[in-house]
Amino acid sequence: MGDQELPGVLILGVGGVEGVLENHVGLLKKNFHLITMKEFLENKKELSEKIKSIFIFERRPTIDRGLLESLPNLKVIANSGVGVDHLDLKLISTFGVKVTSTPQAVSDSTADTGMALMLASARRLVEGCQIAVSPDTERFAVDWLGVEVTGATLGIIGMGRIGYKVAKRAKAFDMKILYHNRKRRKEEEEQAVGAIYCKKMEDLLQQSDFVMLVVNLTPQTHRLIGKRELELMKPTATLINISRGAVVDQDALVEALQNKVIRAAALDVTYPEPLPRNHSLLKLKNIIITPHIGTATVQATCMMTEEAITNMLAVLNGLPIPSEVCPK
Ligand SMILES: O=C(O)[C@H](O)CO
Repeated sequence: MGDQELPGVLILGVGGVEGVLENHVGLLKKNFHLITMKEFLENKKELSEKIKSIFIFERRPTIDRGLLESLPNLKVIANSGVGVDHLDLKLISTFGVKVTSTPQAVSDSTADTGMALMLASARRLVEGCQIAVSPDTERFAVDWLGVEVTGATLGIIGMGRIGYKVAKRAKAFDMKILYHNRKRRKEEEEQAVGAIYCKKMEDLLQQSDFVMLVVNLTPQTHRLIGKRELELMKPTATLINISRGAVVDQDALVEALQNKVIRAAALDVTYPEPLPRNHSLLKLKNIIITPHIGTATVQATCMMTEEAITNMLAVLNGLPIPSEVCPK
């Protein structure tokens, strides 16, 4: 089949197809005729009917009514990654378009990121690096203590696929694991990682040395952690966020970190991303911020592309869809 006969996929991300890693382009090209947004906008008349799917491979592009109306044969929007808070699922479903995500591909790398942030914050690795290379050698390993992860209590808020993988890893650190989730896990799943269910999030917040946020961003989890929740945490506790920035009230977090209501925070996600350069969070010492790199590994990005391709082909061929996101 010639390239032009393959189903058209509109590629959305920074830099068009050039921004997609080389091996991903290869994988996509085997199955699809790739069309960038630039090409589409330059040649809407010819291309709009050809586009059957949209592949979102990075960042969070807006898919609005105008775009949906201009693609009469669109069947599927395949998102790389598991968070779909950037998509208006209800609007998309009114066009009869399916949305898919890549939960299999992202969970290990995101769980690893959570562990990395917890360890880095506990042992003050970023400050340590700065001191090790500083011209002020007087500061080398002086008066400078972190806290231990081993044996500490970890509270996981959101015990889906990623939260559970975090628990598995934390077990190897002999951590006491508490979790809060809408739905309690099966007893055998709890036992396998030694996790204890906290029906009330407040109980988890009061008892944990490290609180890790692993929830999806939904209206229910928007600003889930605010002033009240931060004040419930131990003054020695650390907040780690690997979900979405808007799950935390950032003004309340700034205040809590300034006033030592909690020890520290480690965030892979903020609101907005990136933070404006004059944002108060960037001025604090007891914080680590990484640029939303939860899934940024060679392996995870390859797997995301593969998973997205499988999803797109399933929709286009009328097969069961491995990772469909339900509109509600
Ligand atoms: O949603 C996800 O899986 C990650 O945040 C990557 O966007």
